[in-house]
Amino acid sequence: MTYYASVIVDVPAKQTDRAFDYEIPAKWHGFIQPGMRVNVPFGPRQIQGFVVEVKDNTTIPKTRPITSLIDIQPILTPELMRLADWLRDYTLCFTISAYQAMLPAALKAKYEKWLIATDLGGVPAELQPFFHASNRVKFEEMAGTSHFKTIKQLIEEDVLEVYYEVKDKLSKKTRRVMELQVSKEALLKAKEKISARAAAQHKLLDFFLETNTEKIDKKTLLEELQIGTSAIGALVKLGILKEKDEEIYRDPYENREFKKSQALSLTQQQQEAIIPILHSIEQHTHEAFVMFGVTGSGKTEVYMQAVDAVLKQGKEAIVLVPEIALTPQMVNRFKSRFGSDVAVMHSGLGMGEKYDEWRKIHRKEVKVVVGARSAIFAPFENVGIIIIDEEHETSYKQEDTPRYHARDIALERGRYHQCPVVLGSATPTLETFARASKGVYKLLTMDKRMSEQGMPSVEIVDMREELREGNRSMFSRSLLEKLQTRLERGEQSVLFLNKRGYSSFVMCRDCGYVVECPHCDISLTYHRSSNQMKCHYCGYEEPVRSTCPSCDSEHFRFFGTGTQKVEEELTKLLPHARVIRMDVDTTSRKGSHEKLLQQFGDRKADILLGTQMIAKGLDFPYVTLVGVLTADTMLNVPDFRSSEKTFQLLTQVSGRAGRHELAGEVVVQTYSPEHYSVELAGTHNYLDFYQKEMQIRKLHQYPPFYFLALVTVTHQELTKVVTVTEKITNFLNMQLSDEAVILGPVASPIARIKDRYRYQCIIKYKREPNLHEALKTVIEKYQTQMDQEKLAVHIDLNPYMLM
Ligand SMILES: Nc1ncnc2c1ncn2[C@@H]1O[C@H](COP(=O)(O)OP(=O)(O)OP(=O)(O)O)[C@@H](O)[C@H]1O
Ligand SMILES: [Zn+2]
Ligand SMILES: [Zn+2]
Repeated sequence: MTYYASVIVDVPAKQTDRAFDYEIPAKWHGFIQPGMRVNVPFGPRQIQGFVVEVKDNTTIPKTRPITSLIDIQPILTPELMRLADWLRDYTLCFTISAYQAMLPAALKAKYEKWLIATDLGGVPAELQPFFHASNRVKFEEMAGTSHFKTIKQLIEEDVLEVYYEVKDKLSKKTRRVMELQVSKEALLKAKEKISARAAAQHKLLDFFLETNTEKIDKKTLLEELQIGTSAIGALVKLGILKEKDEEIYRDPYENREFKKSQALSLTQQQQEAIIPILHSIEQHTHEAFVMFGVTGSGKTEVYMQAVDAVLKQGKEAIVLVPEIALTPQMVNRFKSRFGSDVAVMHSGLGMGEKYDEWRKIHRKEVKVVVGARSAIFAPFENVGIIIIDEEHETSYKQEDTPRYHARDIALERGRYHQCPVVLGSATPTLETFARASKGVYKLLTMDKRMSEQGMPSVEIVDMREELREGNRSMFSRSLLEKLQTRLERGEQSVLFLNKRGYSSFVMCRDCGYVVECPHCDISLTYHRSSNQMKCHYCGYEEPVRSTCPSCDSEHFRFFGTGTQKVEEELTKLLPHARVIRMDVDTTSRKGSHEKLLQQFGDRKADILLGTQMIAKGLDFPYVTLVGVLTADTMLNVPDFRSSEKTFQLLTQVSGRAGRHELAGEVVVQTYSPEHYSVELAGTHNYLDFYQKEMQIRKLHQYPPFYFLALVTVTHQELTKVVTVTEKITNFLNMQLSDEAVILGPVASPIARIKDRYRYQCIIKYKREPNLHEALKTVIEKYQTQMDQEKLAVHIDLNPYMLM
């Protein structure tokens, strides 16, 4: 019987977005399964592919065989493969892109080709030296030699085998261990048989008899017993011990001890929130919950107790946390409660470390994963709960193909596993809260803080007023005074500088000239450490100039407030304050982020100064003051969500103050004190903000009243970009109903990146059954041009970045 494998090849293109049939060589019958990767011939090339089906017939008259195996067990579960199909239809990506998105980067790394001698004796003498007394040689080493013909022949004769090795397999760390193969009785018997003169062997036997050790590191064993390897070899020959390589995981939390934490007894509100979740867990039903709990209301404790219930059922849990909040504090909480059952996945880990964490999940060695966005694809097969903390965070949306939102994946997986999905936040997105109001999601409210003190009081300071009264500093008088009081009382403060949508750019005070990137339509950012101007989009750099290139004025200097500058001023104003600065510069080294927070937690500093990095998830008992230096920088970004983002951020930052016994205070400095998102964040009034913002969204036809789709076209030539975008817009106009609003073609807010012009068209719609088909047609139509002329057409259904 001949068996065939349907394979999705690694060529992300329309024409190849389907399975191709390959013959399975007899030696792999019964071995190849869906979810495994193989190398297959494709035209003149060898490429990677995913097996999606194994069958005993094909309609293809002439199939070629699979060349080699990459995996020896499936790396995608049947559920994930099904999910990939859904993802393809839902985001209009290619199946292969969906598969790739589900795997850790290490598995996508380059692989190495090896020639392996299946029979070293059969290798001719002139080739022997290449093998350096092993049975393998790198293909590249041989490829350039005159022996190529011989090699080819040897491959045909099966003396040599080609083997593709994924690079990271080499970086997998192993240790040599000795494993006991027999019972204690057998050990005693061996002691009788083995000559007394073989003292080392007796030492070994005694060791295993006395210590109950089943398995031990070889090196440790040799050192411990002070014996040579020959004794071990002798016992291996007798079948008493077995020598083998065992994987060691590079556990990033290896040297840390976690004090075991016990479940706290829940408050009334926590109790009320957890009951419906536990109900859904017990009943094995899928339900989506919105846990709307103010900052410091104890959401994490509810998550952990729900996870605990799931583990007791023998099931697994996925907990998503935004990258930025994946702080040691959050990780510690889960590690302390669930110990070695937890895998942690975030971008701070090296590729190898991430791979190790993924493998623990894949091998079912852990039951809980706490991770950033991509952890939603954890290859668990028995999921009992999915939790998304800080569900409003935009980092849950992937801005690259496949352009998915982790929330949607969570809901899809929740339906598959018939388990609850919990979306937690003090400031849910309007989309989520609107669904909760309609009863699509179940709303769980926790409006009380754990601490007696309740929500911190917020003072909004008008910085224009400060300036009018002669204060030119970046600190208002009120904030400075309050900082001083904290220093006197030995309490701590957090100072937050909103960097997003804001940068330190260089501008001429006389003519207004701003230094821009020559390749992207965006201003260059000033970097003090290197005294260079840098482009954040393409990496272009140039030295800082002292005069304006446009008018020669010397009033040419940089604007914007960097954390460094704040720190300098702070040390001038409060020379005795101990300040910890947290920004990209001070946290780029591995582990430094964590070290700084630890120092602050140990009260080795009075003030923690930082950017977005410190806005979330921090829970320090002695923080009684939070200062927001510039509350409104984000309000000026051209994005319909800017008010929502400002409200969320202000609420989250304020939430760091007064979380325990001591009462908290917040000072918000702003140039737009009358803006409703600043005002309502000041009174902790989410519901009013929600109402107000909903009216505005309705008026301007934005989500959640309308859906959005964004088509972006990029190319080196402006005329090409404009014509193509125009054609696409016209086409969509014809295909869609009159209710759809099509905006465009217009230049994208960032009109050029890396010398490529960017145009876009935005579609606002309520119900457009034709939309997906129409967009697919658009991609198909431009596929050839996309391949040949490097034209790019990106489609984002439900975009979060309109830039
Ligand atoms: N039932 C409880 N009894 C006593 N303390 C609790 C209880 N639940 C939570 N806490 C404590 O209350 C504090 C605040 O809780 P937590 O950090 O979970 O709040 P949160 O809702 O996640 O806040 P945020 O949204 O700001 O991150 C923590 O120190 C936590 O240990
Ligand atoms: Zn000038
Ligand atoms: Zn640039």
